[in-house]
Amino acid sequence: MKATAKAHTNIALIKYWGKRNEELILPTNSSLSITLDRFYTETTVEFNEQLTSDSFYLNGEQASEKETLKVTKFLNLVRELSGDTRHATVSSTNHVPTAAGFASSASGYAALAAAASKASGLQLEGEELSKLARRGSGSACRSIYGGFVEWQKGTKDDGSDSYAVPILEQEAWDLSILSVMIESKQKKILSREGMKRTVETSPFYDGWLKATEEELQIAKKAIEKRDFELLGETLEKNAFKMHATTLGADPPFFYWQPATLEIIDYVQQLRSQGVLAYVTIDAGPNVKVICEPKDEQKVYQTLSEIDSVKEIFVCHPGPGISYL
Ligand SMILES: O=C(O)C[C@@](O)(CF)CCOP(=O)(O)OP(=O)(O)O
Repeated sequence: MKATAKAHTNIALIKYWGKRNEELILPTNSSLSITLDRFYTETTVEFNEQLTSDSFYLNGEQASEKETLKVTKFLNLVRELSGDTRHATVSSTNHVPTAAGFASSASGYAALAAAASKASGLQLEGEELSKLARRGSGSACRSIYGGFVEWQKGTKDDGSDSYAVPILEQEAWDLSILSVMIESKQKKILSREGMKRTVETSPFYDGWLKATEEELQIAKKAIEKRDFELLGETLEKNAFKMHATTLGADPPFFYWQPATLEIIDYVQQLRSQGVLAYVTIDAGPNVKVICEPKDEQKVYQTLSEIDSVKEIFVCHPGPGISYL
């Protein structure tokens, strides 16, 4: 059986930052994201009894052994669930500037989960599909849905209640998310390693957990009321607190570069001029600036003036999983 699925990337407004279970990828806190329209992954999975092992092609090239192993580990979960023991050929095309280190793991694993589930005859959807995607990468569980999405952390040890739920579909509230890419040569500490070290060693981590639960509730209220100023203030505070935890880790680390701070400064200047723009930052130096569509042009132009800004991708809320 063969199936192709398309999944879009998502940007966390309330961050997932820490696991309570590494193997099952269970988070310490709930998170909230917005799925983007512009960046997505298309993945085809074909199970075939002639194959003696899985093969994985990424953007038309045979992937490395390391990447292929990750896909096999994930397909083993699908084989366990479906009872289908056949190997598969997987081919993924990322319409995400991965070179820029955009978290294509979210759209990648969401598309893989959907295509593999369909090709193996499991036909998972909703919570069950979200839980399968979560086993590939935590943030992937949110890309099953479009628009605003909450990943409920759950409390059960087996993860049966840790999955994403849709909060508001993409057509209901249009926002502009400007993904600002800067030059970056710094060796990236992957989010998986970064959050592990933080959970294990940062004295600021408990403060994070307390604050993020509160900020999640405020963000959900803001979305319900379409209160952009409250949402913006909350998401920016949340991102800064997440990054503050890494400074307390042992050894300390941080993702920001001088250009990151420069962008933050420009955005604060915009706010002092009455333009509602806010920043969020993930496990890297790139900044996402969020504003209302009416201010998009002004924000875009302002950010374009910054020398260290390499490129700006303008995104809007996007759709959940689809099958081609
Ligand atoms: O997306 C967010 O909520 C915030 C972050 O992007 C970091 F800022 C974390 C993403 O972590 P992910 O790559 O999903 O980790 P995995 O479960 O170890 O694969």
